[in-house]
Amino acid sequence: MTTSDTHIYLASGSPRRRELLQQLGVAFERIHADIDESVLPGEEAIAYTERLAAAKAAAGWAVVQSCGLPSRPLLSADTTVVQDGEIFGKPVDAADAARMLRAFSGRSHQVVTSVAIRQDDKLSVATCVTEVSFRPLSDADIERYIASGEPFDKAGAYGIQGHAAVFVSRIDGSFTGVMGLPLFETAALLAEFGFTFP
Ligand SMILES: Cc1cn([C@H]2C[C@H](O)[C@@H](COP(=O)(O)OP(=O)(O)OP(=O)(O)O)O2)c(=O)[nH]c1=O
Repeated sequence: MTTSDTHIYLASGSPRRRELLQQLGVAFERIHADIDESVLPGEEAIAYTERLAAAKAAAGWAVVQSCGLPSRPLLSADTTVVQDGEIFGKPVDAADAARMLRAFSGRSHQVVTSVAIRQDDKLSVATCVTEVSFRPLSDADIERYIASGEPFDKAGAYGIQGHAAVFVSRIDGSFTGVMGLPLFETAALLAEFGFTFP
């Protein structure tokens, strides 16, 4: 099987994930599946993103089954930011975004992304952790960035692929993982389901 003669299901509403999957040359059909994204008490970041990626895959697979769609691999993912054990999800408002960006100013944090692929009873999950360092941010930097609107649908209130690139002094890990879909790990998972790359 090659990537050109088949496609997968994508249980994700993220435009970044769609764009990154296109970079792999994998065709996909979008599946809508919603889950509760609350963090469990005491849950660590990797356990959290792995649980959510698998839950999104399970919810997506239930839709595939209930609609009587053919069996194909279904991909989902979850990204979160962690610093000193604290999990930073998507900001709820501008004040929350400012709190997150102040925490990251002049320091490093980790971005954790888990990818899950589900087909029938088979589930595979891979996780990628990337260390990201920010230069010190002034109040004016933070205000201007929030006014751009970019932080609001993103874990940790920033997009490395957008204007926040100027804040990032160093990364150690996967750029595509920070964006929400680590392509190295995703290709390896898809290979388990019969895909070949490039
Ligand atoms: C840190 C960071 C996060 N993000 C994004 C990636 C994810 O889309 C988002 C984290 O939210 P997620 O809950 O992982 O994903 P989502 O709600 O956007 O999409 P879905 O659950 O439908 O797949 O933050 C960036 O785009 N750039 C970055 O630099």
